[in-house]
Amino acid sequence: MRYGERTAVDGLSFEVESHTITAVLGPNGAGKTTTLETCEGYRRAQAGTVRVLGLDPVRQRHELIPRIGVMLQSGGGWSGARADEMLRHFAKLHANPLPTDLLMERLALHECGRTPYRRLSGGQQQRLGLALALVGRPELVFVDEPTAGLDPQIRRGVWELLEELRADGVTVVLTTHYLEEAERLADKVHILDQGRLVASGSPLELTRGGTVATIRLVVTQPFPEGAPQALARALGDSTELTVLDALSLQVSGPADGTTLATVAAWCADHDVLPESLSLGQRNLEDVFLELTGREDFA
Ligand SMILES: Nc1ncnc2c1ncn2[C@@H]1O[C@H](COP(=O)(O)OP(=O)(O)OP(=O)(O)O)[C@@H](O)[C@H]1O
Repeated sequence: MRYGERTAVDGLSFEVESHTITAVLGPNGAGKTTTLETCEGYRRAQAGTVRVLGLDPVRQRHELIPRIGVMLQSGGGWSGARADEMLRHFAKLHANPLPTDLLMERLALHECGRTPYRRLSGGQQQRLGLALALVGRPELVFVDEPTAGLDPQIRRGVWELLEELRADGVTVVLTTHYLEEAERLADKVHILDQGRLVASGSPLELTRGGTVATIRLVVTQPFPEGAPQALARALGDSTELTVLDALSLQVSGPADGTTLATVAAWCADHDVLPESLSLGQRNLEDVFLELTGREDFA
């Protein structure tokens, strides 16, 4: 997919299994929305082949539309229409819609049902967008950043809803910048960078593979001046040191004895008394940053 001279999606190839949740991840501008919009039939792929439920999303759009749900990244509402009106209207466009009251309740929208779209908060617009995508009982739902800007409690409610949909046999394709969301929900993750696929696998497959681990050190007294910098020099370029606060730091790098020995020797040299030293496996965020570069992550 190109926009003028800019290539937004380049040779990307992946399949989504039915009844699973797939997360498409990537830094800003990686091509996630373009990919989803191409699958949804909003954009025509300039090269390659796209099939969704076996259908061409542009040429067979009329057959595909009743079978999929789409939640756009933002917008899509009529500014003067009330939330409950919009949902009821969308429900009437479908043969066998979900009960709208139930959806309003599940997405904590019942309190703002009579509020016009333009007066809904960002989080309420977000949840209404999800309700509109789900009301037609889609077989496959595309959700672009479903929990962006939602508070933690409501985010968990949305996670539970997406898990229930999967249990009911719905296929979910989502994009997110919350890596713990992908780690918790997704059966399969595809990581894009600059329009290309850089990794695919289950969260477990992606986090298990590498040799990178994280050492967290908590100390009893604030670090002596210059001590963290001295540790960073001693560890060298293959590790990354982050000072978390006055009493704790984190080292990401090769999970080997040399790294641990360097940290221990540094403690002895600088009279640093550890309160705890823990070694953890990397999580999806570590993998994502390794693959796409820390400075790009937003
Ligand atoms: N309508 C457009 N016209 C021109 N360029 C566009 C258009 N839409 C997207 N792009 C460009 O294509 C690239 C991919 O954008 P896309 O929105 O697909 O990325 P994304 O991964 O969804 O980003 P984000 O995480 O910020 O939502 C970016 O460089 C973007 O600037």
